[in-house]
Amino acid sequence: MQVVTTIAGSDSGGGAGIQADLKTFQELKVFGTSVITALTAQNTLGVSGVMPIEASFVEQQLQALLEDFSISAVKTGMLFSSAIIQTVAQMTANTKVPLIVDPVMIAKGGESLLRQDAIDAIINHLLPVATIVTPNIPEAETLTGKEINTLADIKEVAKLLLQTGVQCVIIKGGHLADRNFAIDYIFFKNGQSFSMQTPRIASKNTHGTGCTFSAAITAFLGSGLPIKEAIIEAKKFIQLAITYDLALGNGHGPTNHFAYQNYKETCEVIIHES
Ligand SMILES: Nc1ncnc2c1ncn2[C@@H]1O[C@H](COP(=O)(O)OP(=O)(O)O)[C@@H](O)[C@H]1O
Ligand SMILES: Cc1ncc(COP(=O)(O)O)c(N)n1
Repeated sequence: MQVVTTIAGSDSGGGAGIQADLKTFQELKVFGTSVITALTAQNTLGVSGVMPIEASFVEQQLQALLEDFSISAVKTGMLFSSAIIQTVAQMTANTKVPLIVDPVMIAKGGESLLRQDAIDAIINHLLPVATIVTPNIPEAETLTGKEINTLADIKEVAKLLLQTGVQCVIIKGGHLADRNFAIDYIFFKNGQSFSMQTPRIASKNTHGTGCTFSAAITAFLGSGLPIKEAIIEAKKFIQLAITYDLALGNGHGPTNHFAYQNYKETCEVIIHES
């Protein structure tokens, strides 16, 4: 049994954060462990409170896992503070385990999940030791200070992010203007790149999509899939999770983590190599 770890915030509403990650790991048949960086009081309507955990206790949680398990992949989500980011970067750098960084900044409702001073820490400490980073368009803009309007902008921003040392950049196009497709752009350090396209689903139930997508990449990589296959299978996982939503809550509801196992043969992802 492969063991994987999520380092993220708790979402009491169960659709994002640690809860989304562990559900994804379970569905993809890897053993999930977790390091909690913050508690959020949250539901499908928004975040009503955030209680960060001390960086030293984040360290203690991760240390406990590293001392006992052979971990095959690690992901990060909400990290909240520069102190937590630096702790996680130092500790994961020594492990040589694939590290997937979802640079979570704000919740769908607009509440901040990352302190402003922590952006520099992501660039200077975390990305140099990361395998994959998965920003959406606003996150990629914040990390690089560049505005993104066109595909040329996406390529330029990916190049800047690759300069930090991260091996693969996935820029998620969910926030782009295209009404028909959800297209993600993937760039590797060796110059290779490709895009993945699926039909855009008109749904308000997209709470935790970024968490779930990056958790699925982590599970597939941790299970031994090559990086490109892991990314494509994760795109199927999130596409099906949005398609077969559960209609829970009164706001932006969670996605359906059960859908992939039932419908994976039915999901087509269009790949364009470049
Ligand atoms: N409405 C949607 N329909 C289909 N796929 C979506 C939709 N929204 C997001 N996705 C996909 O879900 C994954 C996670 O996206 P997310 O982090 O929410 O990014 P974004 O903020 O760009 O939507 C990406 O693969 C993205 O393309
Ligand atoms: C604890 C926690 N982590 C992450 C998110 C981001 O969620 P989304 O993937 O919808 O942007 C969240 N709302 N709460």
